[in-house]
Amino acid sequence: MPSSPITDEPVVQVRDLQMSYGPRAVLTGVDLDVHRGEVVCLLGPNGAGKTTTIEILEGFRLPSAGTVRVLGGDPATGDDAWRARIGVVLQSWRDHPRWTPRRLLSYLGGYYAPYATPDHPRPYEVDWLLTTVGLTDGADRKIATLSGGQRRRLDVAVGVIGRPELLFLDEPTAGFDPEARRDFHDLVHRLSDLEGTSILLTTHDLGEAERLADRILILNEGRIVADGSPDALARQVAGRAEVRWTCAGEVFVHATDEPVPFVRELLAQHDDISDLEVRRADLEDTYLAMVHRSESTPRSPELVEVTR
Ligand SMILES: Nc1ncnc2c1ncn2[C@@H]1O[C@H](COP(=O)(O)OP(=O)(O)OP(=O)(O)O)[C@@H](O)[C@H]1O
Repeated sequence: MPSSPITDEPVVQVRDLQMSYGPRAVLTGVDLDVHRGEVVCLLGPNGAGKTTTIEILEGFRLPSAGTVRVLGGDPATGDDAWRARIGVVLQSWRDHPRWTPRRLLSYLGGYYAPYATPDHPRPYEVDWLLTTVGLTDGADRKIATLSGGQRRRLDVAVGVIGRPELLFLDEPTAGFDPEARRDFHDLVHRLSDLEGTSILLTTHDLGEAERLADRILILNEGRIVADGSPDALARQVAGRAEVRWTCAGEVFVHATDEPVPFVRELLAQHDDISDLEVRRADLEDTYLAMVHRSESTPRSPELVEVTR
């Protein structure tokens, strides 16, 4: 398998992926692509099968049926050279408690060095990576003594030390404080924009998905039920805007496809309008509407007119 193929083939290509645990079908026909350099966010309710999907793509789990191509190869038979090109951040990694982050990263980095090419040096330089993930303070402490957030920063560093072309992140910011979360988002942007790393991540944090993702996939009831940019998905669900205002001490809400003329007319008719706000569906509205739409009891995403 070549180290850096120049091709337009998606870095991840999945067709009709199915996975059952015993009699329980979790994935019933997943189709998805990740293109080179994209940041794709996989969303879905608890138990939807996000981790299962990621583990199949990583080659850690064998699917029941379907076609899976990752960096041009089948993860089930990926060799060391293939594995060196992917990075993995699992939901939890508890190991090497007596090592220091610096030692662990230097050690793991050694595995990737033989797979370096002139175009793609490997691994990342350890000091640079420790700084980049915000772990300089804990770099020389025993891993067992790190805080949960520092531990998670180390997980991310372990996942990317080999300078992966494709990075899988399973709930990478679970347990992060707001500063660590912001640092992590900067890191994802840096890897994607400057290094061209393709990234597939799962999260339950919709704000994070909106901030990071070029494209969002929603997995529900065994299939991908939505695929698009955060904006495109929001437009599909709720083209209507919600206009909210206060008049004579009363709050009004009105849903409209044409908020500008509506607001113009409102202001022309009343001179005591206050707290005027125009709101479009955010990713949370979109996500909930898409998930419910794909379930047996569809719920209308329409905004209803109310006064209170
Ligand atoms: N090794 C396993 N054996 C049997 N069932 C499993 C196994 N791993 C996962 N499952 C089940 O498969 C379903 C999907 O689990 P998975 O962890 O992939 O979902 P998820 O979308 O990642 O969930 P969460 O958002 O809670 O992390 C769940 O019902 C889970 O209980």
